[in-house]
Amino acid sequence: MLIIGIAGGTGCGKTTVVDQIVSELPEDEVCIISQDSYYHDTSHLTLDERTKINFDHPQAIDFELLVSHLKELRAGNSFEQPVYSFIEHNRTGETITTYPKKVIIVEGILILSDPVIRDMFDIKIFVHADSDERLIRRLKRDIATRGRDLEEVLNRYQTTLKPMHQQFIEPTKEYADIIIPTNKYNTVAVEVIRSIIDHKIRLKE
Ligand SMILES: Nc1ncnc2c1ncn2[C@@H]1O[C@H](COP(=O)(O)OP(=O)(O)O)[C@@H](O)[C@H]1O
Ligand SMILES: O=c1ccn([C@@H]2O[C@H](COP(=O)(O)O)[C@@H](O)[C@H]2O)c(=O)[nH]1
Repeated sequence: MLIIGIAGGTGCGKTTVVDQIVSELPEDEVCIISQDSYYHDTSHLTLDERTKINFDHPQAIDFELLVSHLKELRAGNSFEQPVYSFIEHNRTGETITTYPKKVIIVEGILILSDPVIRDMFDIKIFVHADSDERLIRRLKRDIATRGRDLEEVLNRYQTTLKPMHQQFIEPTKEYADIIIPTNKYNTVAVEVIRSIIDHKIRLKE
């Protein structure tokens, strides 16, 4: 089993890079775990209270649960991955059964910030796009798919996204084995990572 961690600031293109990496891998050989599934359950709060949470701080994430799930996979067991709703700012109550596969990809803004999880990765990747690019992408995406408006995204960017990025996300670049520049689509880097995955899988077989 090869466990790969892919971090990087919001809107840098993590999900896009993961989709590109897995597009040529057989479906039964790879599983994807999103850090978003591990935001703490906040069912005890009202929607209004949940919108005020700082979702870019490490304390917003249930890293313990994520570690325990990765350990289940390493032991050859499946687990139930929570499904998260960005509209509700909460877990939906549904889960997806996630099975151990040859390649496990864990992606999220803060996944290189936790030392225990970091140690579980065979390959650590940081996806980099400039902050203006990321803000533009985040604006477009959040308005189109996450039920936000211009005012809300810009306000969150200034109050939490930018300071949390500088304090907790950008510094984790130093732990990365590979940094992928994604100011534009980077098919060469994706090819390189795919061949590293192939090589490592063959070594482990
Ligand atoms: N290299 C790129 N160039 C232009 N747009 C991109 C690029 N990578 C991703 N996007 C777009 O930016 C938005 C955010 O990308 P996404 O992969 O969801 O980022 P992340 O998962 O890091 O938040 C999406 O709408 C996606 O289509
Ligand atoms: O309820 C929520 C939870 C998180 N967010 C924002 O999502 C991004 C992380 O997701 P990416 O796909 O990496 O962009 C993070 O910056 C949080 O601010 C949210 O808006 N609502």
